[in-house]
Amino acid sequence: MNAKGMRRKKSSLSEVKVAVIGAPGVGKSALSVRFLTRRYIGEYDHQSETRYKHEVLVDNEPVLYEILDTCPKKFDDLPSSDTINWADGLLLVYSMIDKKSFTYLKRFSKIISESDIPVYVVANKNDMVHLREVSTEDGALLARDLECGFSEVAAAEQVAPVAVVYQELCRAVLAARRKSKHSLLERMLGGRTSNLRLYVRGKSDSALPKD
Ligand SMILES: Nc1nc2c(ncn2[C@@H]2O[C@H](COP(=O)(O)OP(=O)(O)OP(=O)(O)O)[C@@H](O)[C@H]2O)c(=O)[nH]1
Repeated sequence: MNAKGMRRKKSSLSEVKVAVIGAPGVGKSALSVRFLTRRYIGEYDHQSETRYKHEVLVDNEPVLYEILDTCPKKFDDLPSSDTINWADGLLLVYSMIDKKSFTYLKRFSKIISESDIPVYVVANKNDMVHLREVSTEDGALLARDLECGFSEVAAAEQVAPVAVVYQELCRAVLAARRKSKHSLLERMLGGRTSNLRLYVRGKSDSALPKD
């Protein structure tokens, strides 16, 4: 799409805040920078959190991502409730060559399993599979417990699979947003919504389900 097309759709821009969570050194910055710039740099600042804004099309709709690349100093350093409350969705990253980083996510997943924030689990460093310490099955089981998507990727080598991870999380956030708007409407109308059409910001009539 050209710049003009992007501008025309600005009114329907969805904003999605993503916090990237994971133990030190799993590749949170590498994944985020890959998604934002398509590049792999290799070494990043490990001293502080970084925020990025990035506008892309997801399913032909413009989305403004705000990405918070968290920066735990040590393995006991779990994300704060402020971070969780700020985010619309959480990208949970571990390194498949570092069992401790998987344990970190499992501890964190206990904290969020009761909440309904959309999440996505990603195992990074797939290019180092000969050093694997976490099996694909264990990663998939964690994602199943959290009822979310799961991928194994390599920020060092891949562009498209990394972008898919961020897109899938965005879809989960937008779906949760639609669902909560719908249930709010249902509560307000005492369940009399079956004949009503749900108007979601940014969606035209033609983009809404027909039923
Ligand atoms: N082999 C390999 N190395 C990677 C990959 N992704 C990141 N790395 C390396 O892993 C190290 C840590 O990457 P970062 O992106 O800084 O990790 P981080 O999770 O942001 O680290 P903190 O900021 O300390 O929490 C760096 O040396 C990266 O080059 C990958 O897919 N494969």
